[in-house]
Amino acid sequence: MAHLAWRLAQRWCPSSLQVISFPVVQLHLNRTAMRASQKDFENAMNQVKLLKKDPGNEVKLKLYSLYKQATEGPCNMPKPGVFDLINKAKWDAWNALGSLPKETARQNYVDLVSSLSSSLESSSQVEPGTDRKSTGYETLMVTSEDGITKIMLNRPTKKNALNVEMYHEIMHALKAASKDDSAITVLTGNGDYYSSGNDLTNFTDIPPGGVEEKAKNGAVLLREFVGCFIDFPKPLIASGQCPALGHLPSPSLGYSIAVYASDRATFHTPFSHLGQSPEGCSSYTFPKIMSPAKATEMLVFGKKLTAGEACAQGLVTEVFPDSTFQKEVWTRLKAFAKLPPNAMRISKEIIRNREKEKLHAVNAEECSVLQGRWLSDECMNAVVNFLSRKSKL
Ligand SMILES: CCCCC/C=C/C(=O)SCCNC(=O)CCNC(=O)[C@H](O)C(C)(C)COP(=O)(O)OP(=O)(O)OC[C@H]1O[C@@H](n2cnc3c(N)ncnc32)[C@H](O)[C@@H]1OP(=O)(O)O
Repeated sequence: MAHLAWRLAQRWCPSSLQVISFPVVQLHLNRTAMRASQKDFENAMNQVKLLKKDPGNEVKLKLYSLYKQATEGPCNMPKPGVFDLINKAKWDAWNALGSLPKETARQNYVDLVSSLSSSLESSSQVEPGTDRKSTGYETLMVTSEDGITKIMLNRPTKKNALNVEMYHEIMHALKAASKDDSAITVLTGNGDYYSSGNDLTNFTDIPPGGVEEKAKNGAVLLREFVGCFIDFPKPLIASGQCPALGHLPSPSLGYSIAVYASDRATFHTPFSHLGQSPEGCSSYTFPKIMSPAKATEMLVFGKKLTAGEACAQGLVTEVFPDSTFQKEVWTRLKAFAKLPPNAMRISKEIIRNREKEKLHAVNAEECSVLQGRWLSDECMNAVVNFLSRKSKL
């Protein structure tokens, strides 16, 4: 069924499985339909082409719907099937405008583009462009100072969801950190989410080999990604001031020397909600750390834990008040970084090495099970519901 859904989506709209793109909005321009504000409307469309930053799918849908309303009037298309994700989202957006007059839609389009141009221009000034350039990463900010390499997930507008590029960049940053001069490595997130887990749009970019190839590639990527955490030789600390969702918490919690959380943080592994199954070796490490019964609540029923609960269960090392979190954590980290690095590395090795082989085997098994899950109706429906904005966690 899931295969069918993807195939149907591909057949009906070959471009629909990519992000909604500006050209879709512009190519459908019906110039004859424009009257009074034609010049403004045309200018606005040109401005859209010049935007330097992607305004997000929600805004693109709004632009699309206003454009269609302005040029064609109320929605006159048959409703696409539920699995035709992108066309369905576009139809919903257009249809939601009801009988809005063409002139009003045209004006709203012009206003939206104008507000967009100014807000994206000003926000681009505070984007961490310099950091990105100086580190060479697009999705991370990596700094090294005082014996500490800090890897910060840096897609705050997407709640630090892990797109394919971020998976690769984290692996690269971990490999570099394992060889640099630092004594310890810290993993953290920029913005109000430590991470929202796997970027669910990863599921929409289908390669020529179809959905089976996509699932296979995903399993290979995940196995390699988790493998990097298993093999990471230095002390690794996860420092989370905000909610953490999905699988990033699993590897980082399972293999970190320490997890520091603010009292605002939460920990959530909603695998079943998404039709998926545990990964990051959590099926093995969580029952050992927490107890099988508590791990079942978290991994099977998707129970969200507060930082205090996670600490009581042994998943978190220490919880700090949100207001003093950074100060307290960094005081500790700086002190740890002054300890003899080789002693720390060897101590970590002796703690972890006994488990290494087992962890790699668990990782392989979890990825293979997940490969099957990604082809299931349950997973497909969950992704469809999120992408069509019907559900959030
Ligand atoms: C290699 C494959 C590994 C597979 C194994 C991995 C498993 C997992 O990771 S399971 C966890 C997957 N994550 C989710 O299901 C989270 C989905 N996101 C949400 O439920 C919500 O976004 C939220 C609760 C995290 C935050 O809600 P809210 O504060 O209301 O913020 P928005 O929903 O408006 O989010 C802002 C912006 O970010 C986009 N976004 C957030 N999370 C994801 C995500 N996981 N994937 C893709 N996109 C995400 C969201 O769509 C918004 O985008 P725009 O509309 O373009 O602004």
